[in-house]
Amino acid sequence: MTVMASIRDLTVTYRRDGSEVAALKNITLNVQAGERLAIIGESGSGKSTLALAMAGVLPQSARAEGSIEWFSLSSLGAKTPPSVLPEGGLAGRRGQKSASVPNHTLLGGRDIGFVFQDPSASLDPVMTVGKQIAEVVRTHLGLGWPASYARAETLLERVHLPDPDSTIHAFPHQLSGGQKQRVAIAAAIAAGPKLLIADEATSALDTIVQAEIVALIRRLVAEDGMTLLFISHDIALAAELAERIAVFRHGELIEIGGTGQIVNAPTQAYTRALLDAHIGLDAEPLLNRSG
Ligand SMILES: Nc1ncnc2c1ncn2[C@@H]1O[C@H](COP(=O)(O)OP(=O)(O)OP(=O)(O)O)[C@@H](O)[C@H]1O
Ligand code: NI
Repeated sequence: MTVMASIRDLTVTYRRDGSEVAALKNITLNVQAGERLAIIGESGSGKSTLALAMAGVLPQSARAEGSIEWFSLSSLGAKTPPSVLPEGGLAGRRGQKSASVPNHTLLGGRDIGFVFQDPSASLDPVMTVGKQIAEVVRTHLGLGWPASYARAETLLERVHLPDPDSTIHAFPHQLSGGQKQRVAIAAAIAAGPKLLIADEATSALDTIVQAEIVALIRRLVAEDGMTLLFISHDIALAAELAERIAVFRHGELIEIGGTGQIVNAPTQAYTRALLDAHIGLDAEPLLNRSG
């Protein structure tokens, strides 16, 4: 297995109103190229902070220590960090001001695609869905508008939106929540990222749509050979999609392992409690999983 990103002793502290919040504490973790890795934990455990740190877009109020080293993110196979990442990893810019938070906008970059919980927040309400996707293609792949629109239409087909040739001219408000999330996913993968980060991408959707979006993400990740970082507070959902699960609590990585091991033989009482919270609800798919 090839390591895509090596996170070493990553500590992130936010400053707010004179006080400090330690959002991540000494996280050491390898992300393997091509794997589906879930990051789970309850609200405030630091999951989104990890995603922002990996994308190099922590807010200015954040101070990061440690390092994130990238190996196979760039499609060129070069070791140079891609544009969205801080030069030399986080350690290289300690104390420097970081880029502004994406404010739940799409980063949709070539190297890391992002999907957030709320597609309405990540989509521009006054721009057609076709243009939003085409813009990502144009900006990151350097294609002209006609070629970018053609690729946008193909992407709308790939995410199974109905009538791509008319949907391409639709505005976000004309689509359902699930359809908007499909558009957001199309934009996120439009420039062919090696890594797709889905941060609570299905949390705002009802159970049936949630299952459809999980299936969609699984298919796209397989088709494009992407690495997936699936962030969720829902261990059952994570178990359905991921090959490995990392459990975060209060900013610490308390347990990481294969999905089968985490689900069937967790070493931490906290993980067991997360699993027990699902027993009696939809325990079947969770416990039938082998790995
Ligand atoms: N911009 C910020 N300024 C100050 N504190 C922050 C900021 N962003 C996050 N935090 C704090 O850092 C901690 C980790 O937050 P983070 O959003 O990473 O957790 P999370 O696991 O993604 O939570 P959720 O499931 O609610 O999205 C929390 O205590 C949170 O309040
Ligand atoms: Ni979050």
